[in-house]
Amino acid sequence: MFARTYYGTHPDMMAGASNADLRDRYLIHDLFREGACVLAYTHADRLIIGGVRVGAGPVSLPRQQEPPSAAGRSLLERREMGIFNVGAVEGVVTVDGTAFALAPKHCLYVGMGADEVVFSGSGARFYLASSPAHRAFPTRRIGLDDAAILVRGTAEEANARRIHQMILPGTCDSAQLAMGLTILEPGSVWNTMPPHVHERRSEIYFYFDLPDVAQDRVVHFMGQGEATRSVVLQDGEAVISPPWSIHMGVGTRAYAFIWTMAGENLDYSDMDVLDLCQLM
Ligand SMILES: O=C[C@H](O)[C@@H](O)CC(=O)C(=O)O
Repeated sequence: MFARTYYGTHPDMMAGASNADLRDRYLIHDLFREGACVLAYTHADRLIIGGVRVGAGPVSLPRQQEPPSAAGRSLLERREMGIFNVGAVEGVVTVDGTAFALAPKHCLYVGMGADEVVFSGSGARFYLASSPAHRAFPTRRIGLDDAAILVRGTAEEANARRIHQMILPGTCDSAQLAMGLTILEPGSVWNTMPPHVHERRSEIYFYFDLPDVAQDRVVHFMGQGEATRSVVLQDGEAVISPPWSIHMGVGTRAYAFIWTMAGENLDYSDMDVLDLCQLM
């Protein structure tokens, strides 16, 4: 059912970890296979991350397979999900018979208890993130225009960007899932500068919209502030940030990324910002 399971890690495990170890533990790749819904399971606040590339026909969200008591039931029986159109063409997500057309970069929140989720639209690409939920909130579409927007950074610092808060209190209610989309201005390349940690939530960054998918890269920084490490990502890849890890990146050119958080609270401002002089 899951292409990969990612286990939790201790900060001490960063010491001596090779780049291959870091990629194995934190990098989520190969999410987009034509006609398939690829899912990865992480023990980071039990987030499920997925990708869908629609081919000739519609693609369904898989149903639970384990344990036997849950087999055949909806994956969202006790979960909620955010779905973003991360492709270039409009796509459609149908939830229990209701079709939601999603333009590129628009999002759908799917509440706990939804039974059938079907993706359609030839060539459409969707990014999915799901966390456990304790309560059903209404399924709804959130356009980029519906988001609360934080304008951050400057061109001089090469980090001018717009943070679109899409699944967060005030824009869309959820049980614990928080998601948004940050778009860098042309010429700006640094995100989440200065970086922060939030002990009470895990976070996953998914990078996309790199201008040249063959050549452009994002160098993503992780680890504790005093012992930073880096992972190089391509377009369409995601990286897990444990609650003890910073998460910031620099691209070879401007790009966009989707941030997903889950954990103890939905307070976006619950973060400890590091001074750049603390980074080592
Ligand atoms: O916890 C918040 C997340 O890391 C992002 O919203 C930060 C971000 O998009 C940015 O500053 O560029």
